[in-house]
Amino acid sequence: NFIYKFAHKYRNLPPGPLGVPILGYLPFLDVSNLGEAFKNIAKTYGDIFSLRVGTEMAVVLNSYESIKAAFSKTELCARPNTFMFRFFSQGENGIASTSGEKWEVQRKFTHSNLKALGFGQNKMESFIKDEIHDLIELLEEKSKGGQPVEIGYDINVSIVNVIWALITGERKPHHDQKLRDFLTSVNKGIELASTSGILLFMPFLVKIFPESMFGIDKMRKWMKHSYSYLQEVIDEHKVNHTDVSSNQDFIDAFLSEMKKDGAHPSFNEFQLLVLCSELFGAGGEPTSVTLKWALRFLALNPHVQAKAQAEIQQVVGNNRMVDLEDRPNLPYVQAMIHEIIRFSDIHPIGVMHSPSEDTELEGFKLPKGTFIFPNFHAVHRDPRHWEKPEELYPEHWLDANGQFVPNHDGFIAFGAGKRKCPGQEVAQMELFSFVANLIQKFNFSLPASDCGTLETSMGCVVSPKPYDLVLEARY
Ligand code: HEM
Repeated sequence: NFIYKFAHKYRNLPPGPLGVPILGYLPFLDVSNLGEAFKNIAKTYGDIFSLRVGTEMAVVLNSYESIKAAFSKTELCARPNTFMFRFFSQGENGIASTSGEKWEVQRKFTHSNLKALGFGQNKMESFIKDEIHDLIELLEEKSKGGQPVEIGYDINVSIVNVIWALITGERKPHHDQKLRDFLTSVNKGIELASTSGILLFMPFLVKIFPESMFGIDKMRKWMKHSYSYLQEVIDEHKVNHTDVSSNQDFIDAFLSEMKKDGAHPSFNEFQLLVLCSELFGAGGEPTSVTLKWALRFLALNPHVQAKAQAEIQQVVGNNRMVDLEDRPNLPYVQAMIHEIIRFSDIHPIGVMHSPSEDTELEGFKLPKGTFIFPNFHAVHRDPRHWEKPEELYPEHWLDANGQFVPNHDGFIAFGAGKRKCPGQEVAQMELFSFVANLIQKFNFSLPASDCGTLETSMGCVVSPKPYDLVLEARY
């Protein structure tokens, strides 16, 4: 009976390699580079294949078309019900790990408010510009004397501070101890999360071994720390936010929604706490890591850097900062930012989805609960979409007249369909402002001791190994 049920459930799965009992195909996978490992398997089994990883059945989508087709279906936009997803969403809170009605309601609210706060008010741009101004001053000071400097941490503080401003309505000075403590707790949580990845594929281990073996006790501690800090800020907003018609920031907007007659029950304080914490993790880390890649790529590709600087010089000059309004007049800079996002490949296997019910995709069956991995790495390096997939080539994004073409088949960095990143506009706005203004002010290069490899550090997102930069002020 068990064999019959098993065979029925997995009948008509996409083809794929066989593994061994308990571990499935896991021992044969290069887990440090799953995007590339999956891309190679796709050469044998096709763009949609299945394999067992540990005790879990997974389906990997390796083409732009299959990912778009899959994620346009609501049934394929749920998250799997795993220990780690439940852990991070504190049950079923926030949006990044939740599914169903609550996810839809909260996601819609988050997306529209991020957009409104990001674009609807000039305040957001002025926050970003103040942040860049302070960062430039700090870097000028740090790089005096021409010594190579490590600027990863400063970038991290700046980006988190912009998200801090979006959520809380105020910007903190870089040296603010509370901001630094908060950042430490967020970063520690992210760092530990990546060490517990094995639980995804072998969830039974957590029932056999103590939690401390997977760093869960420490993660709990750091999460508690960042929650208590955020709770303080929410409490201040509760006291000060009396006018529900004027929302200055994300917390205000959420508190106003909570007070509305007939508000969805998911608008409660604990949801707000988890959601804010998620926005720091899901928003801060990928954006600051992309910025770290950006400066490394530009140092390695001085011709791209020089071309973007020349465009900025011609359109903006050096008497004022580059504004978001300059975007239409800076096609090469825009193309370069998009190309940096494609090439940095920070989420090589995307973020996992799972069918909420048995679903069909291109003639294959995807059983409820299966892990679905969208292989962004394969798509971003797919010669069917990119003329020079292995190079940083901003021309991918320019038409024959040198005009920027924002939509490019094969660009999937923010996902696709109903679960697409709700922070895409904010991220693109930040990356444009930071990169354009930094290269307006400095030339970036690598010290002679750096041999220019693209070594990565594994984490929740793939970041460059910490590196030093040589900064030369341009004026
Ligand atoms: C370069 C920067 C960024 C990249 C590459 C990126 C990429 C992604 C990707 C690939 C996903 C998963 C989509 C899916 O499940 O199919 C995602 C989800 C998400 N991102 Fe971003 N993101 C970035 C910046 C941001 C920012 C700035 C914010 C917020 C301020 C943000 C908030 C979120 C949230 C809340 C989710 C979960 C959405 C859901 O599950 O419905 N992200 N992002």
